[in-house]
Amino acid sequence: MRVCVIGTGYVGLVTGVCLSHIGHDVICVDNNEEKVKLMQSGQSPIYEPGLSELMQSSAASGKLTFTSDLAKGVDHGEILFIAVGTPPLPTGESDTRYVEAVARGIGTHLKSDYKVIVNKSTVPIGSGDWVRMIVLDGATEKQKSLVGAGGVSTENANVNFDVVSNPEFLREGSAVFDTFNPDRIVLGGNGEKAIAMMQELYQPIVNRKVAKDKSLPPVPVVVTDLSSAEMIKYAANSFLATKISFINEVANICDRVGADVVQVAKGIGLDSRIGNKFLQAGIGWGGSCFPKDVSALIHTADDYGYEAELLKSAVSVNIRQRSISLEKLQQELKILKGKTVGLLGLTFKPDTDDMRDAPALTLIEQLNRLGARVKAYDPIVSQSGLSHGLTGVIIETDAEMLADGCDALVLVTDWKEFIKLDFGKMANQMNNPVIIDGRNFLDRSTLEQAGFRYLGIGH
Ligand SMILES: NC(=O)c1ccc[n+]([C@@H]2O[C@H](COP(=O)([O-])OP(=O)(O)OC[C@H]3O[C@@H](n4cnc5c(N)ncnc54)[C@H](O)[C@@H]3O)[C@@H](O)[C@H]2O)c1
Ligand SMILES: O=c1ccn([C@@H]2O[C@H](COP(=O)(O)OP(=O)(O)O[C@H]3O[C@H](CO)[C@@H](O)[C@H](O)[C@H]3O)[C@@H](O)[C@H]2O)c(=O)[nH]1
Repeated sequence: MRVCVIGTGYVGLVTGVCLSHIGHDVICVDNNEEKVKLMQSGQSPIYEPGLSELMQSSAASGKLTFTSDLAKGVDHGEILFIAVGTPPLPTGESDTRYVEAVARGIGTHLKSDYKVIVNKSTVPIGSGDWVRMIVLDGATEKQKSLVGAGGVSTENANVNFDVVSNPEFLREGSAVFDTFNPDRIVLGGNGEKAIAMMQELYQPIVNRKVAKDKSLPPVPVVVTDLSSAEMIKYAANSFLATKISFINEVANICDRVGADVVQVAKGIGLDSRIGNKFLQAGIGWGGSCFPKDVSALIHTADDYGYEAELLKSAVSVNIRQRSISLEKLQQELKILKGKTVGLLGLTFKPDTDDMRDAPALTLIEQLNRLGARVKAYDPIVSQSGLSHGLTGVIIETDAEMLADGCDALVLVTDWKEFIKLDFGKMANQMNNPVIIDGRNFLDRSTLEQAGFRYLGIGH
């Protein structure tokens, strides 16, 4: 099928690349010219395992192209994905201005052939109908401008399209895998033709043609109304964030009573009603999605006069959790002014270069405020030389240089390579070999044998 994906962030680029890999003819559109040039040259603007290789092979097969020309993309696609950002506003609600600009732009370029317009971005409940209205507005404005220009219009505003909500559930760091091996596909909308086209689009994925385990039964497809599809996205992220806040709260109680949250998580996770995923206690959830999506759902509830108390608590537990490693540093080092703290990891999770709402940012700010000197080593941020606009932190190029002269280390991101570090050597280079394991990721006895005092989170 002919597809146009508008917005080439994590979601848009991964969607475009994966759809082309399963045989669709994809044009990706972005209004960032530099990004488009980079992608046209075969390079991925984001670090995501497996993406570059797939992108290059799809581009070589001629099934994947990049442009900044929206008209070209709209003309090409039978299915048009809107995959631009919906960042949080200071009020917590979602900033839908980029979605609006794209919807209006699509409207101005629509002709009479039928299109499916897909909301892939995470958008507030009710956005499906709103996007329909904006697209129609765009089409009408175009029509008026043509008539107003005095010429006889050859185009008409009798556009023919349906809007579908198709929320995305991929995780950064495993985005390609998640796209080919989804737990479910959600399609919201009431246009039968549109839903049928979306089912055809995803057919190779549904039938496990590109799955890791091809013997699995087909991927469940949830076909529902627009609002329910939009709500599924917010509810899923809010549930997962709440689950982490729950285990973090249990970890804090474990710290006080002398229990081990890792054992507790194992013990409760074996109950199939609870499940063992998203029970890793630590320094709190971050990233580009959980914080903004939970806040947006709280905001929507507020708009309707409902106080989402549980969700508000999940957020406040998380805000407190962001300070837990600082509290532990203060217990160990007492005065932080003039001390040097080294952060192992900066990104909000491993296998990504994304720093959006990363717990490391909060910690750097808090340590700076208390007069500590902060250094950091992150396998991606350090090596790519990306500073991510970071201030108040010295970026080291390896873990041993990080340890040199430190009074304590904090493991912020659970990068796999940290397990293999030479902790004995690192301990020798430190003023005071203390490590706060903010993800309960390292092996306590290995660290203690290397000479470290080891503190986990409820562990
Ligand atoms: N990042 C994730 O892991 C993830 C997962 C699921 C859902 N989502 C949702 O998907 C959406 C996109 O997220 P993201 O992280 O990929 O976004 P992003 O901010 O990384 O990228 C957005 C892209 O859209 C482009 N853009 C903005 N305005 C445009 C316009 N008018 N025309 C063309 N391109 C335009 C930007 O240049 C940028 O490349 C958000 O709603 C997000 O909540 C994200
Ligand atoms: O047991 C856990 C699991 C995760 N985290 C933290 O939670 C945050 C989010 O992690 P994760 O969900 O793996 O990353 P994202 O890439 O943000 O993915 C989430 O957000 C995406 C954007 O909406 C959704 O598509 C995904 O389904 C959803 O998992 C990170 O800071 C993790 O460190 C924990 O602290 N403990």
